Amino acid sequence: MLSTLMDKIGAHPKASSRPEATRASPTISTASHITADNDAASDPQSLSSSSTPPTSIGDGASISSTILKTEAISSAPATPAAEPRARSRRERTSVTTYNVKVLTGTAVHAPKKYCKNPDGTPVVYKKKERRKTISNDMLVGASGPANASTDSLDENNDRLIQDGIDALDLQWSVKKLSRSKSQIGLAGNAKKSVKPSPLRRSKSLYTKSAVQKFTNKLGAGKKSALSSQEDVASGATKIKRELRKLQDTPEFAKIETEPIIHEVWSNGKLVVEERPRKKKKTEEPPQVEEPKPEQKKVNVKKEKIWHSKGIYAGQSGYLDIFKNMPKGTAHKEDYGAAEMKATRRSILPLPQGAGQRLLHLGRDFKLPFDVCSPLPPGQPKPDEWRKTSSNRFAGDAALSWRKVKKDLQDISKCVCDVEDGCDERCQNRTMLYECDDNNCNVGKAACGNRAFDELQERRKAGGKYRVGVEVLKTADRGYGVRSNRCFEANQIIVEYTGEIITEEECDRRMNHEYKNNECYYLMSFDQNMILDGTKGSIARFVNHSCKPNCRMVKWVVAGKPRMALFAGDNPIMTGDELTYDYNFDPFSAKNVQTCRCGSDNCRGVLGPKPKDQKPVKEAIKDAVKATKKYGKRKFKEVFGVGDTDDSDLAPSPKKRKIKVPTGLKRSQSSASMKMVAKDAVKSVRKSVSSQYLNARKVVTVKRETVTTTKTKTKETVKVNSMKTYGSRRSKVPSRRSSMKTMTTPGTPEKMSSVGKRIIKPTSARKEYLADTIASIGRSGSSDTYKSPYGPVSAQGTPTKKGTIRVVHPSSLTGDSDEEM
Ligand SMILES: C[S@@+](CC[C@H](N)C(=O)[O-])C[C@H]1O[C@@H](n2cnc3c(N)ncnc32)[C@H](O)[C@@H]1O
Repeated sequence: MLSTLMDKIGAHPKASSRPEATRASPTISTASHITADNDAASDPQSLSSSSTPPTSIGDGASISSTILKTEAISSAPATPAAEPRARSRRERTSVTTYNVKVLTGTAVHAPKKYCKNPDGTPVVYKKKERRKTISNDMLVGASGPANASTDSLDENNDRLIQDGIDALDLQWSVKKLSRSKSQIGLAGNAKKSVKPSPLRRSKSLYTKSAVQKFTNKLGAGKKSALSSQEDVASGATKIKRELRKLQDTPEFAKIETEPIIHEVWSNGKLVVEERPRKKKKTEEPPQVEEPKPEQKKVNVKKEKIWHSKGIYAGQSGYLDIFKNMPKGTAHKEDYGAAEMKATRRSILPLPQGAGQRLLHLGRDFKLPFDVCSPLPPGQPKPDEWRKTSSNRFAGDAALSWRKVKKDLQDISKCVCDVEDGCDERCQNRTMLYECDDNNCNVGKAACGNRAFDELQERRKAGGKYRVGVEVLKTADRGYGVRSNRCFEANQIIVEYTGEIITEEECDRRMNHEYKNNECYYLMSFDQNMILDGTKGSIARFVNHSCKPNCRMVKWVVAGKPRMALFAGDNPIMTGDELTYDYNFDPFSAKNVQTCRCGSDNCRGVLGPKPKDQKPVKEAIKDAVKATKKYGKRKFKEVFGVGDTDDSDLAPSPKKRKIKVPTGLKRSQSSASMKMVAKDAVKSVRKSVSSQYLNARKVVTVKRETVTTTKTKTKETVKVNSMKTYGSRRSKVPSRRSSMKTMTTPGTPEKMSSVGKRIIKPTSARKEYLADTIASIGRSGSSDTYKSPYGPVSAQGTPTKKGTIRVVHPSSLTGDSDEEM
């Protein structure tokens, strides 16, 4: 029988080999299972020969259904099967995709041309007739009349239904099952099957029990969802799927999210409890949100990174010349498109761009640093001092001052040519007399010997650059003076003005007013007078240097001595500190002040080096020797000092050939050796005695200061030196002679007294000066030299160095503002 069936099935070999046909076979086999179950089960051969090997839960049914199908076909070959509403879908588990047509039973298992009737004739379909497939229901229905008893039929039905349900996988309807046409269709008449039958009733019962089973199976854990049998039967699958999605929702779990409001009745009234208000957001502690890093725009066009160094540097081809430009200096609108284009094309834009930018922007003009440069504002300033622009007599100095006769001044007149003017060869210049309208031969326009006049005009015009000097604070020497402009060599810079005081007055001030001072502004002046710059000009702040760039020179201007600071042999540059050699006379090596000028040839002290100072005996010897050697007259002639007799100072033609002694050359800058010969012996002798006194005093003072602190000792030592000096000086019977020795040789006093002005510029004088200048030029020394006509500088400019003196205090009183 199986072979027959197989033969019949094999009538459609292609169809059987197709999966559709394979899947269709179980539907056919459902009915055949009733008849062929045993056979099939007992005949494994038949199983093996089956077109679809049993692979799933319905394998048994499949086998039997195959048999049944063939039987059914054989029994009712021409009967088209009733509409297969419920089809077995056992294979669904193994099928990855769904075929709707197959599931709905509308699938054509094979092309029409292969569909043939059992007799081999091709199936002719009517117009709207669909190809029918055989369903389980049909077979189940058909199994009724074909088989024996009703009970067995029910059992079979029940089992089949159970199997069918298992296989149908939720897409199964009980209602439809109850109205299944297949049950009726199996009887051979579809219309008849509509009528209720005992079979139907029993079937529904069985169905119900089966459904109950199924419901229990499905509804495990979801009982609430599947409340009624009907619902389960109609939409079990849908509910299941939807519920799956809703499983996580509170509605599904029947969780009330709304707050429960308790109804409270009070006095027959419903008191509605207010819902708890939500806390205001402001009450919540402010959550500090971490600033999210700003995400860069992704759509920003990525720029190429260009080389910034090397030969390919700057080849981006674009230079933003307006970058970093100050606002308002340039506008892109001002800049032509062509230029912009050009900048874009530039390959190495830095030089071009930089030049372009510079041209476009311009630049402020700046003076060269060495032209004029004042100190920045806010500099430390010295304590206010009384400034005087001209010398004044103080005390009884005016009484002692000997005035130069006017007629004598007028007689002295330079012999310069108008063409050459008053140059270095001017007689007045060599004698440190300033030309004026009375003594100049060429007039103001051509005269070059009017330094003080020039200085006065500068000061009159005003302006800090015309004055050209300003006070600066030095690191270790107190205040100083610097230039804020340039000065030519030998140009007058600033006048040293102050009070002209007598020696007695100077002593008094030192003992009282200045006894605690560390800095002294006392300059040996003229006619044995002292120029006290404590009340004076800014020149008082000019410091000492062993390698100075200036000179302090005393000139006679309109018959009056005046001191001024002149530039040295080299020009002064802006910002240079102005210094000159003090020729400091400490009167004792023990009382010298340490020099901090910092020059390479610094002597270490403000005065001459102690080792350079000859012992007192030697100094006396030298002085006596010199006196003996040259004789009194010769000595006077050489130094131009001596008696006031004019004839004494009359230059002898021979004198010009006299060479200056080497010792004097060297010692010119030394205050101790500036003593005038005649007085020198006296003063040296007195110095000797005073030094001995001084030494004793120093010892005494030192003993006194031993117990003081270190710092105090330092101070004391410094002050001591002054005190000692003062004490020493106070014991000197007469300082007048000593003071005289400090007076610069060839001072106007002497010069005027010797009637130097009367001396006519002879050719011999000029020759002498020329020779002296030449010799100085050869020696290359910038030291000043003594000539019969006064000191001569390396340039031939006569110079008379003022001497800073340290004088001991003495009790003198009296002040006078009488102008000199
Ligand atoms: C005429 S005053 C010069 C101005 C002084 N620096 C001031 O601050 O007023 C002279 C004094 O300045 C000091 N001084 C000047 N030049 C110096 C130097 N090269 N080394 C050390 N002290 C100096 C000394 O104390 C000296 O007594």
